Amino acid sequence: KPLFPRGQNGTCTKTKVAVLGAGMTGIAAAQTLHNNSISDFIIVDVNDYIGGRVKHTNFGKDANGNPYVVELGANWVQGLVSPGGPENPIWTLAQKWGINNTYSNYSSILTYDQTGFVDYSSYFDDYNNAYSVLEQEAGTILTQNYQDRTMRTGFSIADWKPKKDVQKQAVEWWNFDFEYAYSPEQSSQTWAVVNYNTSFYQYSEANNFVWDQRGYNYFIQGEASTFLSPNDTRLHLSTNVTSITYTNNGVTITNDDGSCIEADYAICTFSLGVLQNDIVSFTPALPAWKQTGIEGMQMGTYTKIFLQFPPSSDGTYFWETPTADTQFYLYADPTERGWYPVFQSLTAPGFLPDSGIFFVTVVSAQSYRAEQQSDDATLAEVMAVLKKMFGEENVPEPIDFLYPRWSTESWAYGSYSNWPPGMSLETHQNLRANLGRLWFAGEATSAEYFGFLQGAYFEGQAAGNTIAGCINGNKTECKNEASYEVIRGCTTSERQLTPNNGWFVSSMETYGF
Ligand SMILES: Cc1cc2nc3c(=O)[nH]c(=O)nc-3n(C[C@H](O)[C@H](O)[C@H](O)COP(=O)(O)OP(=O)(O)OC[C@H]3O[C@@H](n4cnc5c(N)ncnc54)[C@H](O)[C@@H]3O)c2cc1C
Repeated sequence: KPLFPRGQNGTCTKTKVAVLGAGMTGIAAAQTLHNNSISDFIIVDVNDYIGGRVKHTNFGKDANGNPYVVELGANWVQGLVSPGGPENPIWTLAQKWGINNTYSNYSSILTYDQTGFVDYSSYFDDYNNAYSVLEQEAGTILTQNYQDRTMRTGFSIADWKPKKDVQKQAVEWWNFDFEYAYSPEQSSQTWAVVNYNTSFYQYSEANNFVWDQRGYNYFIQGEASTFLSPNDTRLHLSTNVTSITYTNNGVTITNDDGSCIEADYAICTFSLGVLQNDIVSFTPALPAWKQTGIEGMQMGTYTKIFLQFPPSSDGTYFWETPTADTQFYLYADPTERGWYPVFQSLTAPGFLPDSGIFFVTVVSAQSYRAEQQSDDATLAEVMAVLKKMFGEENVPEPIDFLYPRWSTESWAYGSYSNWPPGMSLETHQNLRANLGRLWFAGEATSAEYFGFLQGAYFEGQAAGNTIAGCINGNKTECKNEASYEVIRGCTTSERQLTPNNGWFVSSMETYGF
């Protein structure tokens, strides 16, 4: 049942600000407007709940037959607070709303391959040693304006070369792909490190896992309830935006039920995946510079696959031998990197001990595969891996099985964004930049916290503040975002297309065609 039912409006409704999307960004933006004494806004979302990619579902059942609640989307508070220093606003809000969460102990991990338990945990140190070289170099690249490169290049230079060793690959996946939803080949060295540092060095290195049975989005709904009344007519849920017309004077939004909104300003918080898949039509068509920003950033997919198992006769679960305390189980597949690599126990102390819930995460190509195939096909693959890890005879049939399809979800088209190698800050800024009275905000528009809830939160606030400034006549706040018509590719002062640099035949000329 929606927290706030949708208002009835068959005709164009007029408002000062249309906030498109009721996820973290949209709610942060609307709250900022409210805090700046602007109450004339409308929030629109295709879903029937507040929270967007902070989404939960019922799964399995407890001893009384009641379902558990598991998070399909965001699950952790990532980076908490540094002593006497800045605090992650998501951590502040999670505490404010009493969100149940437990420290994820990333050292509580056992390592496996196709023969079962094999201790290759010494590779964790090797990875970390290489990473500390790589992160220093990322700082040099950024501050000296050197050319960006892939994480893979950075790792190889730091002498981390896992290509011939599947166990090392599993360790790398656990440390890298599990966070960025992309491989080191597909990620920028500079910006992966920026992204890590701004959350985990600025706040803290802790990731706290949310297992609140009200759902993680309880805190977003809570924040919404501080400025929206129950049944608030400014909240239009279950409303699918199909087109946006923008000018320097206003924005018109049309929905698939024929209703429309005429707004002085609008903030589009739709995911990067939605923008990339042409779900919404823009009039006039998006300029080329805007498209470079939208298509330049990349949208990752991260899929959690949930299983609930029955306990053994002694009341324990098969992964709890020798101890129920372990939180993570890493699997190195002999042939496929990232093949059902990280299992997570929700029966570990501090989570949902009696739940029997064990889940595995895949990303990127393995996500697309799993999300395209049937539940049965995926279940068979997961079960085959579990039997290799824990022994054929020890793994019973699960009682329940479920996973979302983020890559094909029409209101998200992916999970969260990642910075590809070589993309400049200016290209990214083109994703952020406004078009006339239409602003863009979301986790993906955050140069520092892309992928994280804090990115969504800060970007929502920023757009809200700018627009509030315009409405309230505050000239310092009210400004257009920078955008770049041309993005230069050369890191030297002039392009050196000469034989000195191995450039012998012009690729711009055709001979005999
Ligand atoms: C699987 C997964 C795991 C994650 N893990 C974490 C984590 O552990 N920690 C963390 O900090 N972050 C995590 N994230 C990222 C986090 O969820 C996002 O950064 C954040 O929720 C994005 O908020 P947003 O408001 O920018 O976008 P969204 O939440 O996507 O909000 C945009 C809203 O727009 C709506 N919308 C889209 N298209 C239309 C349309 N045409 N008409 C009307 N409405 C539309 C959508 O329904 C949605 O509600 C994860 C995300 C996923 C998917």
